[in-house]
Amino acid sequence: MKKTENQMLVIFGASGDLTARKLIPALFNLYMAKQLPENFVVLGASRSNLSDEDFRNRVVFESEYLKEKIKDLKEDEINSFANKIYYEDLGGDYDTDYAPLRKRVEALKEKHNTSGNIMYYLSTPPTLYETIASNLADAGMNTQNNGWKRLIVEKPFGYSLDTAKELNDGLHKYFTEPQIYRIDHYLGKETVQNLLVTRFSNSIFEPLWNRNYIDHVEITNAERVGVEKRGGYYDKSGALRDMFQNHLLQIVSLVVMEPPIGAEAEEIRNEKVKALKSLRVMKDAETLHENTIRAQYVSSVVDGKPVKGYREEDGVDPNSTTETFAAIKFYVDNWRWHGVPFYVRTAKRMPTKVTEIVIHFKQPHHQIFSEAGMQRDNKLVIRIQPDEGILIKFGVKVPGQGFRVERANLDFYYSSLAETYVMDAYERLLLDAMQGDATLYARADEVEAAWEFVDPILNYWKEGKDVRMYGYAAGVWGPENSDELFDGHGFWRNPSENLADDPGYCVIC
Ligand SMILES: NC(=O)C1=CN([C@@H]2O[C@H](COP(=O)(O)OP(=O)(O)OC[C@H]3O[C@@H](n4cnc5c(N)ncnc54)[C@H](OP(=O)(O)O)[C@@H]3O)[C@@H](O)[C@H]2O)C=CC1
Ligand SMILES: O=C1O[C@H](COP(=O)(O)O)[C@@H](O)[C@H](O)[C@H]1O
Repeated sequence: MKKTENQMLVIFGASGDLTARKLIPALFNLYMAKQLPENFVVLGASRSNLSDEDFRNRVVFESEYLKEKIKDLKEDEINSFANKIYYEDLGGDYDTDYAPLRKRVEALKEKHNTSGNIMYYLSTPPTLYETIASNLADAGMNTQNNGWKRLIVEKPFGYSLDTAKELNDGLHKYFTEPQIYRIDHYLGKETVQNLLVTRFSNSIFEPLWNRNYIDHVEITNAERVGVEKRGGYYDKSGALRDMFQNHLLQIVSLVVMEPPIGAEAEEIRNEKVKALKSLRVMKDAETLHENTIRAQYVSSVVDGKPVKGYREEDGVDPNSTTETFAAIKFYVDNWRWHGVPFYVRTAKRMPTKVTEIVIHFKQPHHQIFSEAGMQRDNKLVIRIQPDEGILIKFGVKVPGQGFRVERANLDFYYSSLAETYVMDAYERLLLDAMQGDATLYARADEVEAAWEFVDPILNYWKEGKDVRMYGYAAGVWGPENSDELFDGHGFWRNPSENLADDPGYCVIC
């Protein structure tokens, strides 16, 4: 087990949603699981005028996100967690002299004996990231002579390739790359990490994991919810920036990558970068037109209740051309994947919340059981969420005369490992950063490689001639034409809530 050294966590933007909803609950769980170091303090910092007590009330005692967790605890147990939490008012601006902040950090360090190890968490709008890093440097708070200094950065990592490079260059002026931890919460999901284990700790999958046996790869990320209260943010982002550039391309990189020589952070990250760089960038309008589909949800009725269309959501421009559905077909230019199409879609307001990877294997070259009627491809379904698990679909003989073939399932469910406590993604990632393990964090070149692929699609959608914005009713699997991407060579799997259900096209012949 890795050691977690004594340290302090300074959160910038601590008055915001992420701190209350994700960070403090993750720290609380780590505290309850006795995973926090003995000497540990959280210092929230932002422009809001709050006292330590106000902040503790907000993120602990009155927090809707901790309510259930603390309701049966003894008072001193809750207090001993809350007493680790402090707040520093930055005085109205993040671009200010951090000398008072430094003084507070020093005082807390003395009081709690946390050592000089400090993790800075940037949980503000990204426009402030460089400003904060620069002010930390001006106050001498990035120097590592009296303990390590790390910087956790929240997505989005840029808005385009150029802005991502600017952000990376801006942060590199004050922090070295090994000090920077770019968080992608999908990498914190157990099932995403299990992709590495499935591929590289078994000898039954890897020999088939290539163009000789795989026909195509399909990845779906769907949410039932719409943009909720984040219309203002989302309208400037859209599905491609919000989910595809980061979470989904991270998943793609784990599917595509070559076996790393070891499990160290750099060994894995080197292979992921190579994988992302091998995605074929779509350059001309015709290719972009044929291989990308965007759409927005329109007003409709779901379960008897009216649901607003995207353009009617709070904070969204009524003439918005921001996509809430994106489906992309692409190829990977390397020896392993030559000619294998990848189909990836992400959307809000789908029938169910699901993220899954489907590996479609090729049909046997020579069919000897010719009774027609069923798809004969084998499928490996890796369910990231919910009903997490792995499913293999294969053909079996129907008892009786002749050779009738039916599809059967071999399945594994994470829930069958119920005794093992599964950490929430933020818990796992925070603990990793506290221990200096960057394996599950995105490196600068990974982020830039992902943008290299995404940028031309965004530019085409913004400036291309006659680019269609399709509509889809909330509660359906996107616009009707989204199967056209498959060009007659299949269609999207219809993922239901349960992993094993395959209502899409499971036919018994
Ligand atoms: N919330 C989420 O689920 C997720 C968030 N993120 C990212 O994490 C970061 C934080 O998210 P979240 O907490 O939701 O963000 P918020 O919008 O809640 O902002 C966090 C804090 O930053 C300060 N702030 C907000 N806007 C401005 C501004 N224009 N100028 C200066 N300060 C400002 C505010 O604090 P004060 O005014 O007190 O200084 C606010 O409480 C963002 O980069 C977001 O993209 C990423 C994934 C998910
Ligand atoms: O990063 C984001 O992720 C969430 C979906 O995360 P999940 O863990 O619930 O799958 C998404 O709703 C949000 O728009 C996006 O910013």
